[in-house]
Amino acid sequence: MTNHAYESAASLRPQHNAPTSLEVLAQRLGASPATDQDAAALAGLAVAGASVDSADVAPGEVFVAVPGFTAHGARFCGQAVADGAVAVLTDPDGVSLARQTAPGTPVLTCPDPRALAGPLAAEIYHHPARQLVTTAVTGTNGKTTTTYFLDAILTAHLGSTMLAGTVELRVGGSRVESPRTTVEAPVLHRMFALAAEQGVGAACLEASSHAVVLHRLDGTVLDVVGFTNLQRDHLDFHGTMEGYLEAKSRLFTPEHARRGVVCVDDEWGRQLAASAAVPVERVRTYPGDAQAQWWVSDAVVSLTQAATTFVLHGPDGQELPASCPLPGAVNVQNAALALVMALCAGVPAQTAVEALAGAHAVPGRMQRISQRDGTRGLCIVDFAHTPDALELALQAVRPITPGRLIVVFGSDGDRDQGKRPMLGAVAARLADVLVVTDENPRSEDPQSIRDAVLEGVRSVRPDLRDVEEVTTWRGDAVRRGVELCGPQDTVIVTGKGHEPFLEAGGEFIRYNDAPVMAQAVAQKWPQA
Ligand SMILES: CC(=O)N[C@H]1[C@@H](OP(=O)(O)OP(=O)(O)OC[C@H]2O[C@@H](n3ccc(=O)[nH]c3=O)[C@H](O)[C@@H]2O)O[C@H](CO)[C@@H](O)[C@@H]1O[C@H](C)C(=O)N[C@@H](C)C(=O)N[C@H](CCC(=O)O)C(=O)O
Ligand SMILES: Nc1ncnc2c1ncn2[C@@H]1O[C@H](COP(=O)(O)OP(=O)(O)OP(=O)(O)O)[C@@H](O)[C@H]1O
Repeated sequence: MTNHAYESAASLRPQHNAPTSLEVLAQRLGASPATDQDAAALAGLAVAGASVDSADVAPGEVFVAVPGFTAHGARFCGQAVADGAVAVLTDPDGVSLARQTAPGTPVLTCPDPRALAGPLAAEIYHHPARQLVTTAVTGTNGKTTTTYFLDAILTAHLGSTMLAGTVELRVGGSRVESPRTTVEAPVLHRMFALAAEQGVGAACLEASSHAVVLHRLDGTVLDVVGFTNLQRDHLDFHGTMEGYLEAKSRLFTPEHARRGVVCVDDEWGRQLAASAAVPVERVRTYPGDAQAQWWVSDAVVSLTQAATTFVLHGPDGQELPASCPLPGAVNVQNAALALVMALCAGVPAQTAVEALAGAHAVPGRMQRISQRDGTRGLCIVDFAHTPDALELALQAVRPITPGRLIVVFGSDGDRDQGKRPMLGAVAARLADVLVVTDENPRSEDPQSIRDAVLEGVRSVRPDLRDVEEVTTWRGDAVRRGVELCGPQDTVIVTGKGHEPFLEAGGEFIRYNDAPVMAQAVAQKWPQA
């Protein structure tokens, strides 16, 4: 993993992993020694692990050097070998680089080492995923929330779980912050191995579309995969919405999954369900006439409590009254998907419903920092960072907001520029008071990002009434939002959710909205 600001997942390795002959594995997977000399050096060589990142290598492992978007991994063989790598697998272009940076290390080649990293790791760790009930959730929004709901259910059923997603990498009781939504295949397989070693029963993964395209999920067939929805995002990577859907669809093939559960609330879900190459259950959570075996009725968001209640109807006339701890129609979608995925994974309905009702809050997803209690307003941290997600998040909290709805938000740098004015327009349309700030400017000028957001705001609210811009620091904007919040108001800070860093000017600065908001709340209402 190249994002060194995050903790290393190095601790999430199995304690004992019987080494495997690399020569035998290479033959089985279609990789060859680069030269006769490499063939001789490989004879009898056993490996105990795999990594695609030189910063993440442990002694006795094979370093898979992939051609990257910015660098060739073979440039880093020297560091990998210094940290204990005993062999290198790379593409033909990487061979000479590997020779330069790690002379004397045996080198294997294959046309596409990224595609081989998953199957190779699965073999090296002895297919540990087969000992677990494995699940993965994909979709633009709701992956993290659904994964946490599913994790709560599978924990209730099987005792302990492994979870790998945007917020954290966790195996049983060990956890580290996650550098991205879906980590590289060798990291996943070694987590599976640790989970199997510890007798953990199930794995809940988030599957990003990048991960599918970049082979991070290769090397195992998951028991149940789920799809939430498809909304505008990541077009810089996928080009078009069709390309984006196609990437997600690849998860619903026998190479990756045994069966799927697809929310058919949007047209993309209906297309996916119709074209899936594995058996799928369809779930409809919004009113409509989409054909589905599972559907939701009686969804109610409580005005005072966090819980949302609904009834899930099944194909055999089942009626499951259920509740989940987060507000909004989007969370009915997430909860219903988690329930059906759990049932497909063999969890008894009653266990699933009870565990869902008691699921813990999901970090940075509609996370309530203060409840409305007569003195304090409702203060929430949320991760909505696409126009659709922002719209749904604001709609979710409107019914539980008797006063003004205040939104503190911005937009990302170095990512899909088109969404900036769209986010501004959504906020101006659906919130009463807007505080525009920075999200992760990355290498861009923060002012130009805020200007693009404000352009969208102006398209709906030309006089910029009740619109403030905070140019100093995101924390100041969060504090300003809380300052504006009366007992009947709601302030929702969107865009960064659980994220432990703010990326600006090439730096990862430790920052998280929740503690800043909690401190502002404590200062504003010290007696509450
Ligand atoms: C487009 C994309 O996903 N790129 C990922 C890809 O980058 P890359 O192939 O260009 O890697 P590179 O930097 O050129 O380096 C080439 C190789 O050398 C290795 N290397 C590099 C430097 C070093 O010191 N040592 C070393 O070994 C790298 O690990 C890599 O294997 O492989 C890298 C190594 O695994 C990733 O860090 C990088 O993710 C970047 C950071 C990223 O931002 N990815 C995002 C877009 C992403 O994956 N997002 C999805 C979706 C999130 C969502 O749904 O919102 C996710 O799953 O998180
Ligand atoms: N089913 C849903 N449909 C639309 N929006 C949702 C849904 N579930 C959650 N959201 C909104 O999207 C935000 C992100 O939710 P969540 O983290 O669960 O999704 P995600 O798919 O993991 O996102 P990411 O891949 O960007 O991490 C939430 O904070 C909420 O505002």
